[in-house]
Amino acid sequence: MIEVPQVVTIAGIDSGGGAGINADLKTFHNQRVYAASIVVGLTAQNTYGVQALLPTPSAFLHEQFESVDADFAIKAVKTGALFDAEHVHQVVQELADVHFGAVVVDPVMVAKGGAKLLTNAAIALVKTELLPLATVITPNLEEAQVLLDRSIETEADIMQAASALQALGAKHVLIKGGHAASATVVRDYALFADGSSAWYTAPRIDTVRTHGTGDTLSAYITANLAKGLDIKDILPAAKQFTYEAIKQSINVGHGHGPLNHWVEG
Ligand SMILES: Nc1ncnc2c1ncn2[C@@H]1O[C@H](COP(=O)(O)OP(=O)(O)O)[C@@H](O)[C@H]1O
Ligand SMILES: Cc1ncc(COP(=O)(O)OP(=O)(O)O)c(N)n1
Repeated sequence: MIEVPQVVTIAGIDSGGGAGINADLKTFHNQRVYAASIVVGLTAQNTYGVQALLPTPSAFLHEQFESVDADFAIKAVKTGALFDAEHVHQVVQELADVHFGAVVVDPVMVAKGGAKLLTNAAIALVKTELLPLATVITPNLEEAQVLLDRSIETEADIMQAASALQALGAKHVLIKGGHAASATVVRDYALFADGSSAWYTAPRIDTVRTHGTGDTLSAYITANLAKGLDIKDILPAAKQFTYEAIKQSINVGHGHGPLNHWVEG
């Protein structure tokens, strides 16, 4: 029998297939890890945007945690869209009762089309309850601004924001720069637990086909933490994988198209 690292994603389903659990599973498959999924909610969604949301009833969310924990040797977990305060709080409590290994927190707040995937009340709980559990937190610029309640404009602001997120309890911090103003490059910044840091720079691809970029990046990180790789080796590879998945675009959907998860990892 072949031994495979096992992971779980705790997030929402995207009926359009481009983001959330759908993007996670494609990335996990690409990275040759076995993935379970705990569904926090459903979205009626396509590449134009989110048409409807249906959070999972709390008792059923609990059943999924029990089912996954009873059977699989989970080595890393990723959280994505958690919808509201009740679900954030429950996920935090459930995580305390299981042994899912490294925790990658992608604090998803708003979908590319503009729909809110996290209520304001839930944001406070992500900050105070979920963030301290994070082995790695991967906010984009807007999410970092909201979590810290400050504006982030310059690279000095980004570096200070990463320190502030670390002070709130995250072990490693990756602030993604996809939403920054530069038309030529995209720069992500990492601050590691040992205090060292790194910038990851790539040319900006001129495209709207970026549905699920954050999910893909954080799922790649989760998969490789489960394999036991070092975070400092994982992040540049995660960035490169996401870059190629955007660049080698596929002709699917009419809005913010999905990524190509067949690219070589
Ligand atoms: N147009 C782009 N060209 C190249 N890389 C991009 C582009 N947009 C996003 N990325 C990369 O995709 C990843 C996700 O970034 P970002 O868009 O900031 O997060 P999110 O998808 O969570 O909003 C980052 O590594 C970022 O550098
Ligand atoms: C169910 C679900 N989860 C997450 C998202 C966010 O995806 P997207 O809007 O493309 O943003 P990133 O994945 O790039 O952060 C979603 N739309 N739906």
